[in-house]
Amino acid sequence: MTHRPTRSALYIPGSRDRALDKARGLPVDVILFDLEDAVAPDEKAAARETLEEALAAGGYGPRYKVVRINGLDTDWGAADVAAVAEMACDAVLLPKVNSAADVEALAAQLPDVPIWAMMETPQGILNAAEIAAHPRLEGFVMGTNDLAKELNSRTRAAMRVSLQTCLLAARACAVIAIDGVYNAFKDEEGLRAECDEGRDFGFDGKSLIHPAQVAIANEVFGPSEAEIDLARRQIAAFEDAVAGGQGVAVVDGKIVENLHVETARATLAKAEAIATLEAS
Ligand SMILES: CC(C)(COP(=O)(O)OP(=O)(O)OC[C@H]1O[C@@H](n2cnc3c(N)ncnc32)[C@H](O)[C@@H]1OP(=O)(O)O)[C@@H](O)C(=O)NCCC(=O)NCCSC(=O)C[C@H](O)C(=O)O
Ligand SMILES: [Mg+2]
Repeated sequence: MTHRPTRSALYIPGSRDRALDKARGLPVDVILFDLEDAVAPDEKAAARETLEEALAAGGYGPRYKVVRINGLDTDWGAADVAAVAEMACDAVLLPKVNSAADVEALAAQLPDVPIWAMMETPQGILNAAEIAAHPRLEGFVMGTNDLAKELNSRTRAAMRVSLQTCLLAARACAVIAIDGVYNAFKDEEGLRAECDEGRDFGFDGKSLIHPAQVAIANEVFGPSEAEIDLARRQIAAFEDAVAGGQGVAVVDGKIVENLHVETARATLAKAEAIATLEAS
């Protein structure tokens, strides 16, 4: 399945007019409009209205517009759901999802909007497969801050099992998988290293907290020129091999079989989708 590009997913506090406006000009693939943790309790109602107005005003172009609501068990969840039903958004992001029943509870209240799940609780990680399999589920976003708190873990390495469990579940169900945030938003080197690791794991993109992080995520999660060139050469070599009655080609000293060609075609499709997005 080919989704729209999701290399960079920037959280924007729903309460911050200036940030909501700035996002209209940022080269980000996904905007995570936040009504949850980035908004103080006293500002929740005002943030909902501010966000409604910003989305109604538009100007976000082809960016994937996802609204993170407060949990359904909070004082603000019901009003958020009612508001999202009227908002011009592409998906709703439910925090602290523990089970497929949590997704179903939201699905029952919001019939037509695709649902994304924050994966950030131990119970949620253990139930990742059933959550990903919910028919309305379209994306996972890792909540590594909440997860670190819940696990009492001090390093990202300690969260590897959780990250990869969610990735397995996402891949089994063709669900988008976005890695967690990198909190030290002025540390470019650290961000790049964490993006590289997330890309190596197989994530589709990185969730971000500051505009300065967008370019690095877009670069790391988009196919490089070298990857595009290799993909083209693999496809051409394999087609030649097939025409010559062979099932295997060799490129740069490595075998190329049908499955590698599928990956190569996916790389080119992704590069094309990114080029289309960036041209619009
Ligand atoms: C981290 C920040 C508080 C820093 O804000 P600030 O000090 O204002 O940064 P700058 O002065 O460098 O800002 C420069 C300009 O960029 C705009 N800006 C800043 N952040 C954003 C943003 N996220 N989106 C759009 N625009 C942004 C500023 O308005 C400045 O613009 P201008 O004035 O026109 O020059 C701040 O970046 C911030 O609040 N970030 C978001 C924090 C957030 O969303 N947190 C919640 C999500 S993380 C999470 O919950 C993950 C998960 O649940 C888990 O458990 O892990
Ligand atoms: Mg969280």
